[in-house]
Amino acid sequence: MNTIIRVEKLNVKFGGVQAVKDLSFELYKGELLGLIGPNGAGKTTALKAISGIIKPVSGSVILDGKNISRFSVNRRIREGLGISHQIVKPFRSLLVKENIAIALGKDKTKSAIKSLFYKRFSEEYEKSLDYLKKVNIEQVADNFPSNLPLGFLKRLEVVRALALNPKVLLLDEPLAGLSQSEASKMANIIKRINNDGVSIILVEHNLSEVIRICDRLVVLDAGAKIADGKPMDVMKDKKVISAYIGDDDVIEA
Ligand SMILES: Nc1ncnc2c1ncn2[C@@H]1O[C@H](COP(=O)(O)OP(=O)(O)OP(=O)(O)O)[C@@H](O)[C@H]1O
Repeated sequence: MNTIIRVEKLNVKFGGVQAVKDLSFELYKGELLGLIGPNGAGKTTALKAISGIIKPVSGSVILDGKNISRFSVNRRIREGLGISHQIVKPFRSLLVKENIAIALGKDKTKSAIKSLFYKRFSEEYEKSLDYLKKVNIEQVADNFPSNLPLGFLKRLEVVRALALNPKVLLLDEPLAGLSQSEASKMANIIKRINNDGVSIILVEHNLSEVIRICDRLVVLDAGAKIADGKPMDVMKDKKVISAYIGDDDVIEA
């Protein structure tokens, strides 16, 4: 299997707290990988270190054979990372379709905002509808994000990252805050994006959906990797069970 991202011995500290400890794992091309673990396990920190938002103490991130560890967030995006945040961050003064058009037209001008007024941008507006259809929100293309419910904003956040045509999509809790029925629809959308050929690292708490859609899981506890494998095998692992429910509650078979 071809590796698209290799994380090597990543260490992140916040003062005295070691949030990520010697973390190494791979994402294979075309794979949907779930990065899971209990609260405070270091999932978001690991994702932020991969995307360059947080500077690790040590370790490397190799994207498609290139060491991007010293690159800025913007450079990593240009190299092929698409980043979707847990807290949605659309441009609130722009229409939904304009939010996508900016991402689609990123190579046309140096400034993302200026690119909106670029003469040839009508092409991107049209294309933005195709992208909105991928996450089933084309009906709100002409709305402002502030008028939309969270479920739509979560989809917009994902498709904004997808519009950058990334080699790898990093998704931080795209199901958080959604009802189970909305979460399930969102999980189906993520699976469909992956089936279209996009490699994905998914940080998510909703275990039933993660187990349903992911090809493989990497489990963190207290910053360190404690399991890596197929979802059903990983969820039977004693270390994983104990990380989620505590040692005292694990009953020996
Ligand atoms: N900016 C920060 N400053 C100090 N400590 C932080 C910071 N961000 C995270 N931490 C600490 O690092 C550890 C890992 O946090 P992180 O948010 O990465 O975990 P997580 O697995 O994503 O948790 P959750 O599932 O609750 O979002 C925690 O102990 C957290 O308190």
